[in-house]
Amino acid sequence: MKVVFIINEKAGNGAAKRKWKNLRKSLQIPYKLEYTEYPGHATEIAKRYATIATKFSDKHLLIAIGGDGTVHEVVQGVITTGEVYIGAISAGSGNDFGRGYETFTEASEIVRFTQQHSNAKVMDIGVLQKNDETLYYINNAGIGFDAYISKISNESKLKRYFNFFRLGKLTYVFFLLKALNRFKTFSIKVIHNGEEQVYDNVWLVVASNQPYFGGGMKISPSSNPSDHNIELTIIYNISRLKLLLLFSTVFFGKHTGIKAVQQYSGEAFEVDIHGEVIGHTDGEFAGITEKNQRIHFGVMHHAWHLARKTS
Ligand SMILES: Nc1ncnc2c1ncn2[C@@H]1O[C@H](COP(=O)(O)OP(=O)(O)OP(=O)(O)O)[C@@H](O)[C@H]1O
Repeated sequence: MKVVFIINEKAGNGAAKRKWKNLRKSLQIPYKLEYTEYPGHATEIAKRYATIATKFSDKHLLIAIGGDGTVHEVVQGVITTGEVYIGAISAGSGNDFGRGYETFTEASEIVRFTQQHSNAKVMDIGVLQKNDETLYYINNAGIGFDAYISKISNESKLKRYFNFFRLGKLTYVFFLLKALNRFKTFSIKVIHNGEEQVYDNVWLVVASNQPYFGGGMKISPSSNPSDHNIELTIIYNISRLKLLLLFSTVFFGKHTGIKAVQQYSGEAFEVDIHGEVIGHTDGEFAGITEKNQRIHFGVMHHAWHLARKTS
């Protein structure tokens, strides 16, 4: 099995660089090294190796060292490629992937996987379709307040300072407070199993493939990235103050019984968004909806293979 490390040195304000430096000291197997140079590069790198793996029926293990954005990009490059396993070493600011999926921490775990990879797991990937565009998410895709928070956080230099002081987990909370006064709620219609339901004063609608978002908030406690379902969470009709209190309960997954929170589970949802609202997939900007836009949230089964520690 060929091993390739894909490193985003910018992730976690240098955390990826530090982790790689430590890891390579005890790595006694041949490997290739690729550094990402710009957004989207990790997908190109992963695609290149996926093509080689398929053409020569040659198994590859691609290990992403970075945050959620880096793993998101690597997985995009290998969807439905049977010969490729994806592993990750969490080194970002939020690291929700590392909470919802098994990741590697030690070189010995990676070496063991290359010797015996029966522990690999087939994973689903979330699908978001609007107009002719299809986007994929490993963690979640959201429209509304969480996308707005991700956007202002990704654009701000302050994110780097939080990471520098090892306060990456607080980034989301800080920008959540900043976004609270500025964000305008919107209306949606959810169509699921032939039934329609309208929600007004919506803060966010998020489709989850795994439980965590926003750097450790357990927004969708029952989500499982290999159960062939996604969960839709809608937060609506709630004052700013109560929303703030609600978010503090989300860290512990205790928000699900609250009246302002609606959750669905299923394979597919159509959501009509009324308003020009910002969206994200795995915390990366995914466009702004048109005034009346239908979004399809779904799930693709058997989309990629997760490399895990061998027990
Ligand atoms: N050399 C580079 N320069 C600038 N941006 C890069 C480079 N390489 C990758 N990127 C981009 O950096 C973005 C952020 O990376 P990533 O999400 O892995 O780290 P993070 O933001 O620190 O962590 P998290 O998403 O877990 O909060 C990715 O979306 C990726 O496209």
